[in-house]
Amino acid sequence: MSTPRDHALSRPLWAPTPPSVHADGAAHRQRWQRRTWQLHQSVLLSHLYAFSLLVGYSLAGYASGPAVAWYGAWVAAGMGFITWAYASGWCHTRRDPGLFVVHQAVSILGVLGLLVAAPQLAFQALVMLIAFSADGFLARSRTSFAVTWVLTLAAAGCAIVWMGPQMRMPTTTLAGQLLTVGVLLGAVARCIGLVTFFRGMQYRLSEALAQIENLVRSDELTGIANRRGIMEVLQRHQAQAGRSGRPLCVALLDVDHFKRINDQHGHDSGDRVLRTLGALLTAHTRAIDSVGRYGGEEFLLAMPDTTAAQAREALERLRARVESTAWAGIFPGASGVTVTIGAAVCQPDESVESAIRRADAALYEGKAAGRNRVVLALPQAAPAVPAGVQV
Ligand SMILES: Nc1nc2c(ncn2[C@@H]2O[C@H](COP(=O)(O)OP(=O)(O)OP(=O)(O)O)[C@@H](O)[C@H]2O)c(=O)[nH]1
Repeated sequence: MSTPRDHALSRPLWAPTPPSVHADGAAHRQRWQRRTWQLHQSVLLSHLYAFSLLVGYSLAGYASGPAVAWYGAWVAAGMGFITWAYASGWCHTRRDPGLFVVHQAVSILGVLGLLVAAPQLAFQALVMLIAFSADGFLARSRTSFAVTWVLTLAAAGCAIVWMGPQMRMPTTTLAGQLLTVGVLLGAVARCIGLVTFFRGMQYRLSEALAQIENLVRSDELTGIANRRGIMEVLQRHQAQAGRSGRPLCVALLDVDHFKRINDQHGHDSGDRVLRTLGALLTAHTRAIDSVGRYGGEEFLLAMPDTTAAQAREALERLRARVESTAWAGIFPGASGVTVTIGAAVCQPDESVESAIRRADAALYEGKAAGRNRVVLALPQAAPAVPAGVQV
């Protein structure tokens, strides 16, 4: 079976971008395009800054006016095209390195052209060249990113071999010195700007990830842990109980005749019962206990450090609290809500799944016995000893 990655690799470089595999592809694309546009704006700003410094050099007599004008015209035309490509969304319909090649050509050829026209600014041009290589962050693929740096290093190497002997800083006048400091500061500001941009994105991404992790483990209706969330907590409690040797109790709580509540009072009333139970169980269990919605109208409680006798007492209290809740104030026409609870104390070396199975069996025993009660499962029977084996 071919994966999306295989498909991407087999497509020609200039093929249109395939539709996003994300559930909400449009939102993802919009976010991605907004970030690319912001990054492009910072690139535009740095080109504008570089050009204004060159105008300064020209006014101070370090570069000829026509050379600077040619550089300006080249960069303005290239950047104008790239800005159109981003603003119109055209670039987002193509794969790398399409537009990216244009982008790099504008910067690298522009700076190399400047070297020819104004060799006395070789040092400054080199700094600009290296600073512009940060445009590689606009690349959409690792290959394009790597190509940027290879091209930049090659261009910088050529510039050094070619212009090396003439490379000196124009320090004869204060204006020349200040402009050179401006070039260096511009390069530093560009690096700081990019790092800040990506740190900001990294922060937002990690925040979004935390939200997603939270969503994956919580139940939308009740706000408590969902099955995945409570099972993870239970696994952790069980590992801890295994190390400490302290008893861990697992309880399953099921609403009695919940279907009847839904049928007689509506699904919305059923939902209110579930929400109220989620809040009630959280409020009336210890801080070390964990509560989750195990499924439908069933809740799971993980009660660490709890013996069978303590579990029975605490769960009986919970059951009575549910029964005595003023349900009429929660959904109109309520005549009462009760729950049946089955519990099991996790045996040493017993898996949580096995303890849940025993709690479930106890729950169904409680249902069969008339509901609205707490039933504790008997300890797991020791494995039968095969005939002939001495113990
Ligand atoms: N309102 C609401 N109902 C749900 C939800 N999830 C499951 N249910 C309903 O819960 C009901 C469970 O019914 P049954 O499994 O027959 O259990 P019961 O009526 O509680 O009967 P006993 O457990 O034997 O007392 C079904 O009607 C489901 O549709 C939910 O999120 N909201």
